[in-house]
Amino acid sequence: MVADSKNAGVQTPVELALQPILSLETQSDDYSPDAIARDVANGVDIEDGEPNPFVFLLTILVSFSGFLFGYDTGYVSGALVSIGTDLGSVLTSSDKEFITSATSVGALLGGVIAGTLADVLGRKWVTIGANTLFVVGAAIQTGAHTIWTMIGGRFVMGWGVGIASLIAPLYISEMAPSRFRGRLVVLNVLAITGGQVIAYAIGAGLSNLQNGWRVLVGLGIVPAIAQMIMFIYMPETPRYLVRTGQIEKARHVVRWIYSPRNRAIDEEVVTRKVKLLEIYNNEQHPEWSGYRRVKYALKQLYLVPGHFRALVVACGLQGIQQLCGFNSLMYFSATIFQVVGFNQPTAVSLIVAGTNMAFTILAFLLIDIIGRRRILLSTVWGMSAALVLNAVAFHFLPPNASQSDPWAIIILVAMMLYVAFYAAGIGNVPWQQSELFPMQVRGLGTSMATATNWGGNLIIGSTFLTMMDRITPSGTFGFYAGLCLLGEVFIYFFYPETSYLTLEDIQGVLKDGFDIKKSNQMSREAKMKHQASTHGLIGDSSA
Ligand SMILES: O[C@H]1[C@H](O)[C@@H](O)[C@H](O)[C@@H](O)[C@H]1O
Repeated sequence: MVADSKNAGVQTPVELALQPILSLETQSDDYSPDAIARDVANGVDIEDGEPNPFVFLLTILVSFSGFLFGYDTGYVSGALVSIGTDLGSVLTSSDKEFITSATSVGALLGGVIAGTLADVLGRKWVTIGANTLFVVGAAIQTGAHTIWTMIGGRFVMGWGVGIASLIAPLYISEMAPSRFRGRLVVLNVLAITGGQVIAYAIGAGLSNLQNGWRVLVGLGIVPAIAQMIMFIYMPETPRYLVRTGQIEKARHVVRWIYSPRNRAIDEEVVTRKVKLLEIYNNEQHPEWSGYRRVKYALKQLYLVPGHFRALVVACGLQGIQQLCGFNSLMYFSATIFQVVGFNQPTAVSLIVAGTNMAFTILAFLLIDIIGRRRILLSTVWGMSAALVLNAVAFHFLPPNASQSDPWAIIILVAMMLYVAFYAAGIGNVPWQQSELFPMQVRGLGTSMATATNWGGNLIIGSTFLTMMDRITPSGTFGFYAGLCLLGEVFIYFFYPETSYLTLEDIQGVLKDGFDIKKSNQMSREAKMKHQASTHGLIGDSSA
């Protein structure tokens, strides 16, 4: 939400902390929809106050899902090169593609149902369900002695990954005060990349150990069980509670989230926030059956032009994130570096995962300063350039090259550049997807976008090694370079700047077209207003 315009100007930190209470002075005790809508339009919202540190704790606990997503998609790179004949025979390229893609297929299916499941069962129980799938899938793989058992375990785990990939950012964005939302969602991406780094590191450490890959896979059970236990004690999001008529519980969570540090929150503030959520939810027709509601939301998503544009943008960004080919490195970098001639391919591929994580931290720091659109426009072309360099280097790499060959070094550097550009932008921005959709179509819209992500992931994971064989590594990387360029064009024409915009602003921008110019201007104005009101403290008021 935008900053409180009535409090604009220089504020001391104490005044800032008191803001939830101060803004109350501007509110009447009129709780009619009109009065609340007026307050919202005037920027009066308790979300502008200082959030309780509890929100950050919640985000960290939820980000265990991101960690598991990263760990479970990350370990496959190391496992593939160390499985040897443990599954009965040496793995062929297509075995490797099957094992890798089984998770993507499961994730695609999990992503499709996750939004609706979350609306029906709640965010909390769906997260616990995803944890169960992580545990069962990992257990099956750890004990696998055939390729098909391994594929089955990866498939079950994939359902968990797909569900977790949607639910974590959704939970965070529904809990987080709006001006912190962007960065808190990036924290979850940081957990994904952290999970990948740790999976790579453990994979490298265990690569020479007999059956070490089983330990690598089995270790993923630990955080899943830890999160499952913690989640039993976690609250539901206020939005879900209000939606299911659990108003007292919703009040309780709102009290937790928005209480200024060490002080009780004013009950009037709580009432106003919960009323606001109720107003949004009134549009949901609570008497409708789940089926009727999903059908209605589907119609809305495709037939209301603004919602459909949001869908195009969300799916487009997720498509670019995957079709740019990044995960071919994530899954097969150890295999690639083996071909290139590196002696310790799992250790070298750790550099790729490390670069991904380091530049996600950079994105975390910059996303609200630079803006989502601008950060994408200034990085996606760089991915394309780095891929062209890769294609050229592969072309000149001699057969049976060693790791000291200059072309091998150039390949490593080009891959790091590519990963750096990826992580700073398209690796995380698409996960801000929920801010594009209004409440009524958010579950379904984010499900479609998440499914697009995993659909793209599946295409890349199941074709990469075959493409390397058929059209050579140079052809493969050249092809991805072309796709990245197309991605840059899509972003340029279709992705509006959403940083610092409220949900209503974003819908306003998408209502009549992909109004990039208007979004840039609104975002600039909102940022200036926000900076004025927080006296230089930079926060995120998006969504
Ligand atoms: O945002 C994440 C992150 O960039 C991961 O490193 C990648 O493996 C995932 O596919 C992506 O969704």
